[in-house]
Amino acid sequence: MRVLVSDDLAQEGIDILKKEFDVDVKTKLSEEELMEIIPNYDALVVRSATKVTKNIIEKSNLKVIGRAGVGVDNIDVDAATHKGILVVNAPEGNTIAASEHTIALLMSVARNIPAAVMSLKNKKWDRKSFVGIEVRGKTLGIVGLGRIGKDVAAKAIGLGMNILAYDPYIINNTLENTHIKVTDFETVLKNSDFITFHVPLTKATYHMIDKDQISIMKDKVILINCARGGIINEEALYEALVSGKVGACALDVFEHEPPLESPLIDLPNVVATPHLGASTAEAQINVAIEVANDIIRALKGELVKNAVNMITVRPEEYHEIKPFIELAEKMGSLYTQLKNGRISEVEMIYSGKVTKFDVKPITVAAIKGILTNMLEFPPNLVNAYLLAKERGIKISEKKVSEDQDAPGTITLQVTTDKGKSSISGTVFEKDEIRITAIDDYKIDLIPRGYALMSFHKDRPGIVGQVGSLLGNNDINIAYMQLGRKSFRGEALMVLGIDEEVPEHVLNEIRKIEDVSDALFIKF
Ligand SMILES: NC(=O)C1=CN([C@@H]2O[C@H](COP(=O)(O)OP(=O)(O)OC[C@H]3O[C@@H](n4cnc5c(N)ncnc54)[C@H](O)[C@@H]3O)[C@@H](O)[C@H]2O)C=CC1
Ligand SMILES: O=C(O)CCC(=O)C(=O)O
Repeated sequence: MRVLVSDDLAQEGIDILKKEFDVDVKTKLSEEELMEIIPNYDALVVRSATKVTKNIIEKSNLKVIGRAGVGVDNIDVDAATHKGILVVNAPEGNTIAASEHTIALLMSVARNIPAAVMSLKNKKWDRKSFVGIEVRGKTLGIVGLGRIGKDVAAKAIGLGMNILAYDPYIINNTLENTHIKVTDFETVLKNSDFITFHVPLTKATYHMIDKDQISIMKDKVILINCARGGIINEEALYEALVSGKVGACALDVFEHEPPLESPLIDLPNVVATPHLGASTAEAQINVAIEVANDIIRALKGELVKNAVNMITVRPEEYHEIKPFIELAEKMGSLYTQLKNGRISEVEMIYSGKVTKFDVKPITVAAIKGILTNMLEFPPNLVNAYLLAKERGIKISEKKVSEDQDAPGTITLQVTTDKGKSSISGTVFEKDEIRITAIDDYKIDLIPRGYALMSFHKDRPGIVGQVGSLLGNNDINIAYMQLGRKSFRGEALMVLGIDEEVPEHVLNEIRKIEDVSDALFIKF
């Protein structure tokens, strides 16, 4: 397999990749150059310089894109998901580097360090122009209280600052650090002397700081952005810095990088660094190793640690949940081999010991199984959910009887324009998977290899006739299962078989009196 590294990646990561795959390092490629070579690679590794656009993704045969860092805003994740390409990042390796850089910027602005250094280097001994402010006792507003935001808070508390934070996705009482006051956005903006941003760049955070937000901030507030350009509207910021409403600001990131034409960097009250938040020797080694290991896992089909666009399984649950994932996919595949009709709804019903897990990956596996027989290009666990939603299929799941001593059971219930039907399955001891019911028929089917299913009226002779037909065509029967709704009523016969059943044999079976249908199933 071939891996392309298209940004500067620490050698430690490249060495790990080279042990397993052919690795090319080609940096500073234009979109056109990348589009030309990308079809030759199975994996692409980037930092923030390469923009992985929809055009590049559509041209590629990639299985995985790895981001050696946190932010994936330089990757068109939607396009990757659509194409079933897994995106992984390395979210932990540069937390400390980014939070230390934030504190360095905060202190630089508070004490005018960059300007004072420049002044002395220009052979001036000017002490009056660079009188700073102390941070102790001041309020630091933190927008985004994730890994970096929390670490910045801990460091700022060490400096004697008071912390106000805004993050709509965290629950206050889950914070270990009781010195952090989590509040609403407006309260943070109105009451902070310094405000620092640690949110990802998303539709919701793009220009979350604009004229209106700046207008409610304290006069001479100091802003720090070590997260992403685009979070603060640079035009509004420029005006506020010129008017003095914003006293000063420190920027590590810009909406367009490099920002060499930006008027912001020429302002005396702006400290700016060229996206150095993650640029420490330690962080670069950490993220390179973190992403390389996930690329290897992804290309070997193993469980990855840091999936951005796929529901993942907790490593400690992986071995227990794996047979349910396999069973669900087989149930989904069996459904579309047995039934037809326009699917409007899929409901997954879980009971017994499977209910202790987050069952989302199992639901996605069932959807993948269903779609596999419906689409030209087989879906995978990355894009199955999205493809189903795009087809207007409503997906839901529920947990019933949560008795952990009962075997884990899954029921797949599908609603189509022709009605409702269901398939149930169970995982027994030693991870044995079984299909236990199809609609009202109770069966005990091992979903592996091939099966022949025939629907007929329960009467003597049919089993023998089907068996003879298969025998005459040299098709060996491994086992047989019979399910019937009532004595001499509708019945289902399931035959485990060792060879494929050709269409002409199926047609002959269908012609047997009282047989309503016969289907060849591949698991
Ligand atoms: N300057 C640099 O070199 C670096 C920049 N970064 C940037 O820092 C960002 C944060 O990194 P981490 O803390 O590791 O990520 P994280 O995912 O641990 O934390 C992000 C936090 O932002 C919160 N959030 C999301 N939307 C929000 C909104 N609309 N309002 C308020 N909070 C919101 C989330 O709930 C989460 O707690 C990254 O997305 C990346 O863009 C990260 C590393 C280095
Ligand atoms: O790769 C870099 O140096 C930038 C890191 C970064 O911005 C991130 O991890 O989000």
